[in-house]
This record gives sequence, structure tokens and C-alpha cells, in this order.
Amino acid sequence: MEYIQIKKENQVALISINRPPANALGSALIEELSQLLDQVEDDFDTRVIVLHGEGRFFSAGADIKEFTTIQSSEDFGSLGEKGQNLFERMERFPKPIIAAIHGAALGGGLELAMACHIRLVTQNTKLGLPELQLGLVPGFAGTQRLPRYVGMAKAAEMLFTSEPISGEEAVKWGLANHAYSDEELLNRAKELAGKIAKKSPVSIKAAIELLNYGKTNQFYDGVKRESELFGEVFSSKDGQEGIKAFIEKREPQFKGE
Ligand SMILES: C/C=C/C(=O)SCCNC(=O)CCNC(=O)[C@H](O)C(C)(C)COP(=O)(O)OP(=O)(O)OC[C@H]1O[C@@H](n2cnc3c(N)ncnc32)[C@H](O)[C@@H]1OP(=O)(O)O
Repeated sequence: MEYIQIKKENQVALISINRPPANALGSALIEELSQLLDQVEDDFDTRVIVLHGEGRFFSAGADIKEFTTIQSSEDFGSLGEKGQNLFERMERFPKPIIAAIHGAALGGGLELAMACHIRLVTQNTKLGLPELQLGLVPGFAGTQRLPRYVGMAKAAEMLFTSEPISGEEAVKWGLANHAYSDEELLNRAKELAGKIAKKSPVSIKAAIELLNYGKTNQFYDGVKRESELFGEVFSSKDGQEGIKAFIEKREPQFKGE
């Protein structure tokens, strides 16, 4: 695999995303992550997964540079669906997935983290869904998962302003379980994974299935509508302007078209 490494220690699989400079979730990386889950699912000896990012960030989201190679709203919508399907699989995965988040988890990076069962963060990490800054909307089910963690009002504020919250704030809002220093993060994640690995895989699998019953049809209808709007908004002039502005490192000029 090119962008993802796996290391096993005491029944815990440490999965590292390694795609400098920002661990952007391009379509190849999404595919690799999906293949890796196939491997881990079949490996009886792996009981818990810890997911983290190499380098400066957990992940700065979908690959904005790759967006410029996409021609139609349908293709953009299907990119969204690929991410949505992978993240749904993760949330239902029979083995617990702990995200250990440092630096930043933005856009698709936070959507990935929100699909994990437990989130540990560093105090100063930035967590946000800044897609509206790009003239877009989130497309990997973030519009449906974020309000489940932080409530509608805080989710609306985070989406409308595009501003991230810190790891410490994320714990207060229920988006993350615990915040640690940069030095502590990975060891704490491994320690927690070790505790969970001692439980019966049978009862863990049942607990994950049961936790997922909290998601009603409204959640799935919302995810479907998100992928349609993700494609439509991408094709708007504002969507194209937002992506161009990011690449040109300038403020976007949105005209409502
Ligand atoms: C369905 C899902 C949709 C989405 O996820 S849309 C994407 C949502 N994410 C974002 O909008 C985040 C965009 N990135 C940022 O805001 C910033 O970056 C950071 C806060 C992560 C870091 O800022 P700083 O420390 O000032 O570094 P830097 O010079 O902006 O970035 C370092 C290099 O990383 C590239 N990069 C950052 N994020 C992405 C990305 N999401 N996709 C592709 N490339 C990205 C930059 O362009 C640059 O690269 P170069 O050194 O070549 O100029």
C-alpha cells in the first residue's frame, strides 16, 4: 500500500495514514483504507484498531487538488458516496476503531474521525468542517454525523463559519472522548485499545451492532440527500470559485450563482 501502513502489537492494529503534506483523502487512499479493512476484518488476532496520521495532521480532508480533475456533478456525487460507504462500514465495523487525532481533522478528515467509535484528540488539534469556505457542503456524511455529536446549533455554527474547534472544546461538546498532550496521545490510545482488546470479540461485535440502531432512516435519507447536494453545489459557480481560491491561496469571492 502506498498511503497507509499497518503495524500489529498485542492484538491492536495501528493504522497510519501517510500521505504528506496533509494526509488528504484522495480516492486512492480511500480505496486503500477499504482494502485494509478487508484484511483486518478477517484477522481473528486483531481485536481493536487505532487510526492515526503521520506528519503534521491527522487529515486535512478530501483532496481539494483532485477535485479539479472531476468534470461532472454526478462524478463528484459518486466520490461523496464512496467516502460515505466506507465511513458507514467503519461505524458498523465489528472491531472497535479508535481515532487518535493530532494537528487537524478537517472536512473529510473529521468525517473519517466521526465514523470511528471513539475519538482521542490532542488539546490543540483543530476539528472542523470547513467545506462552506470552499463554496461546497460536506460530502462524507458529516452533515448527518456532526449534529448527532454536538447538537444542531453548534453544528450549524461550525458549518456556517467554517471555523474549527480545539480538541479541548471538542471534549466539552461531546465530539471527542478525551484530550491529551501531543506526547501522550498515541500511548493513551494504545492503552485504551489494550483494555478493549481483553473483552470478548463476540460481545464487542454485538455492542457495535446495537449502538448503530440509534441511526434511524432519517440519518440514511440525509446521507443520500447530502451526496446529491454535494454534487450539485460542486457544479455551481461558487463551488468552482471556492476550489480555485483554495488552490490560488486567496479568499473566495462568492456571488450566489
Ligand atoms: C467530502 C469531503 C470534502 C472535503 O474534505 S473538502 C476539504 C476540507 N478541508 C479543508 O478545507 C482544509 C484545507 N486545508 C487547510 O485549511 C490548511 O491547509 C491546514 C489548516 C490543514 C494547514 O494549514 P497550514 O499549516 O497553513 O498549511 P498549508 O500551507 O495550508 O497546507 C500544507 C500543504 O497541504 C496542502 N493541503 C492542505 N489541505 C489540503 C487538502 N484538503 N487537499 C489537498 N491539499 C491540501 C496545501 O495545499 C499545502 O500544499 P502546498 O505546500 O503544495 O501549497
